[in-house]
Amino acid sequence: MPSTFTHEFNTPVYKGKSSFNTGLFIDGKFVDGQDGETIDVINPTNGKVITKVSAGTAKDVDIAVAAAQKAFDTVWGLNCAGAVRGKLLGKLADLMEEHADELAALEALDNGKTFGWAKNSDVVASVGCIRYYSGWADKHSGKVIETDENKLAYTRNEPIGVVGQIIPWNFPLMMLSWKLGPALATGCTIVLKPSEFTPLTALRMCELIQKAGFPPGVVNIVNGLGTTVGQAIAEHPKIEKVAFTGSTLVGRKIMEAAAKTNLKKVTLELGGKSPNIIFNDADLEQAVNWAVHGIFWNHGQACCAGSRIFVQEGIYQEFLTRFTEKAKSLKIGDPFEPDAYQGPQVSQTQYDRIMGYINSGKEQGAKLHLGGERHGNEGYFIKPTIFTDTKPNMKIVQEEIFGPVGVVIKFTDEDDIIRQANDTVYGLAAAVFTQNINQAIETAHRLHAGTVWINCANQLHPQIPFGGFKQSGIGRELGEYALANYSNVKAVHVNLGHKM
Ligand SMILES: NC(=O)C1=CN([C@@H]2O[C@H](COP(=O)(O)OP(=O)(O)OC[C@H]3O[C@@H](n4cnc5c(N)ncnc54)[C@H](O)[C@@H]3O)[C@@H](O)[C@H]2O)C=CC1
Ligand code: BAL
Repeated sequence: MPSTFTHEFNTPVYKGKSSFNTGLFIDGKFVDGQDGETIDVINPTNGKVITKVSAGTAKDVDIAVAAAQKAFDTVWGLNCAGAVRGKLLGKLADLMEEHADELAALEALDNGKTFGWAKNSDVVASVGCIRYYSGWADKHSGKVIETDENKLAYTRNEPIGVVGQIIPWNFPLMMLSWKLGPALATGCTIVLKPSEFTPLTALRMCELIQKAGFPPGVVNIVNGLGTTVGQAIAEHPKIEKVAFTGSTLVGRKIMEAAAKTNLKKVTLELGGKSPNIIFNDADLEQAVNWAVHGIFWNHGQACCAGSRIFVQEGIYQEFLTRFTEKAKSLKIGDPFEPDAYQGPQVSQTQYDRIMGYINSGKEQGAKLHLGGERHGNEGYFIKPTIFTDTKPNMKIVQEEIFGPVGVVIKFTDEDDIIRQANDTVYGLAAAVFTQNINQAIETAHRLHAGTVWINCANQLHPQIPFGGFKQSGIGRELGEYALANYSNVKAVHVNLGHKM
């Protein structure tokens, strides 16, 4: 019998109890994994074990896929009207909203992000995403295509079938919502693997999914390791599509597994090294505020983080002074402290990885301008860190650090910044700060990035597609675009009079 996790939150910002099952959620029920394995869930604020959750294996993925296939063939997919799917998604959004504080508290406990950000950003965005796709469920229509008077031709968007989804730990609830929303709206059934570092909100969501009334087998959540459950999803011959968010390294493995097995469709949302470009004529105060948000939001654990901050030479020194002051003022602390801006990094592994990058920056000759060290004596806290005097080939300039570490680099003019900004294997996002609209738009169009923010940064809306150029990924999530990831287009030709 899988266990129940019960936690009493008695914090300055949230008091309340959370209690839910920690098993694998397959065919509408919580079950133990076939091998009875568990994973320790660690609190990144102090490094202690919060609880254990069931860990699946390839055998559990097989069982989950069978349940998802049965649901697809009987109660979901083409057997369930879009309006009904939309109503269930709407109910789920309402339930998430009702449990917003609890979901935010679990996210803060498990991931280390602050309760305030979890509640006002992650949960709000997650509810918004599910609600947005509830509206799409009965509107993703095909079209009639004119050819000649002897033919009626039309397309249908049919759900792909059973889909696999593998999500990371940086926005556990939000990534879950980005994945569930479009797949459920289009009528697919799901086998989803949360990150082994942050399984708690996904488990809490299972009960909300049950309560909303989704039929058993429509959503199956199989916790476990990437190398077992993740790999089994990527290789599974009955999974028709896999959507992955995570490292570029694993993204390659997913594509390889898909290519070697059933050529399942693949969408990938991977790494980034986003340029944040500040021209001489920018509103400096706003540019500083957004640049801080760009790199330090979510402790730098965002694929779209503005980690390369390019400042035009005329305002470089003034920007650096103000940016440093603002970064210094960010309050680091326990995620449940009311005024904490930044909590711990998610895990010891990530802490070590980030400190490794900080050391490489120093070793390769960059100037450590701010931070670069641990905060406090326990947990995985790293102070906001700024490097200057970098060279283009340094690891801290080229590679995704995924922590609170920014590099500030000077540029001369538009051609110089376009060359520097596009000098990366990634192409996820970019931000441009200027009060000259022509400059802003021209720069935006010359950047190789899936998203360009003008006079803002890290803005994500369920209506607006998100995804990468180059090695930042394949396909788009969010918006109408994401529906295509989960649909097969069928063209139907009706002969109205052609004779053979
Ligand atoms: N694009 C994004 O939003 C994210 C990017 N990253 C990047 O990846 C770096 C490493 O973080 P990790 O947690 O190690 O990322 P990761 O790519 O290993 O983990 C993401 C997900 O993939 C799963 N996974 C791992 N190996 C797998 C495999 N062989 N087959 C299928 N699934 C597998 C994991 O269990 C997790 O659910 C970070 O420092 C950051 O640079 C990490 C998380 C999110
Ligand atoms: N992976 C989606 C959002 C982000 O990490 O920035």
